[in-house]
Amino acid sequence: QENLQEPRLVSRKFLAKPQREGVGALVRRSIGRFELKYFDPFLVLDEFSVAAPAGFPDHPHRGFETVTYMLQGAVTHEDFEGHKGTIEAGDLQWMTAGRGIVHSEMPVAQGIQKGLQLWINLASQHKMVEPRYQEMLSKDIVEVIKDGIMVRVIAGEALGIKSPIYTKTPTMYLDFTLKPGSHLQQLVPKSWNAFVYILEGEGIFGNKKSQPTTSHHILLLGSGDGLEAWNKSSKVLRFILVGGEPLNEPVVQLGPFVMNTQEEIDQTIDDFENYTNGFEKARHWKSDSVV
Ligand SMILES: Nc1ccc(F)c(C(=O)c2c[nH]c3ncc(Cl)cc23)c1F
Ligand SMILES: [Fe+3]
Repeated sequence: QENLQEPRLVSRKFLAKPQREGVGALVRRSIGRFELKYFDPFLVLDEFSVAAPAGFPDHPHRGFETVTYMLQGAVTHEDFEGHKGTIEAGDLQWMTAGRGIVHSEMPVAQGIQKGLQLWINLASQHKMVEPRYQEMLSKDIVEVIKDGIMVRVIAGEALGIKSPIYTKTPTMYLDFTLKPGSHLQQLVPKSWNAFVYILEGEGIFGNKKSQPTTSHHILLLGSGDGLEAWNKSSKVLRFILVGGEPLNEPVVQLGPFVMNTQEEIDQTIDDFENYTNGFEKARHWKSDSVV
């Protein structure tokens, strides 16, 4: 446990409400909604829930990374290179789309599949890198338990444990579960933008006199050296703490294409329509999910 010199206070707070996305899927979008279009380097945070036959059929990405973290059920992803895999509850997929990916992300079993998808922007010099995946099975994600706090270290470092995930844009992604009565102090690099997204229960963040916050809320954290949180309720509190180094670059976004200038977006549309500069394999590819 750290002793924070200057705990970050909550600067903004939003309730993420369900909206339609994909084909028949629902997402609670916290970052990426009109009041919070961009929280540098984060473009989107979706808490998704989807049941077959709904899902996210064939779609492209260019210029950023997606981090899919399954909370319940499973999603099968399949891309135009022939990569195919299933992300089960507790598993994680870190996809660097770079110059271009076309893939589908569809629920596997019956029933509601839930998870989080975070979109992390890439610096201009990395936007056209070759696509790559880093997948972590639930059993490989390091969990640390201390003083009533359990943390799953997805990216970055907590309680002395470092994740093996290599993030192009320096990022921390920690999944905390606090037992009733526990108190957390977690360092966050001072220059990074950081937020909390609550998944379960209610917690007090930043100022210990503030009102508890409940699930589906995002809390943007102001300046300081870390996060302080308390669970003063009788139930378990679960939330993610995500931080990233701001890129401080212009963002021009058209849905799943995120570049730095309008010309680069025009070029991206041209590449996607003419199957060039990384979209070559999209010409003859359709996922199995396309009926
Ligand atoms: N229409 C559209 C356009 C572009 C997209 F990238 C997507 C898309 O794939 C998703 C957007 N939120 C998500 N949450 C979780 C998962 Cl598994 C997928 C998505 C999509 F649906
Ligand atoms: Fe996708």
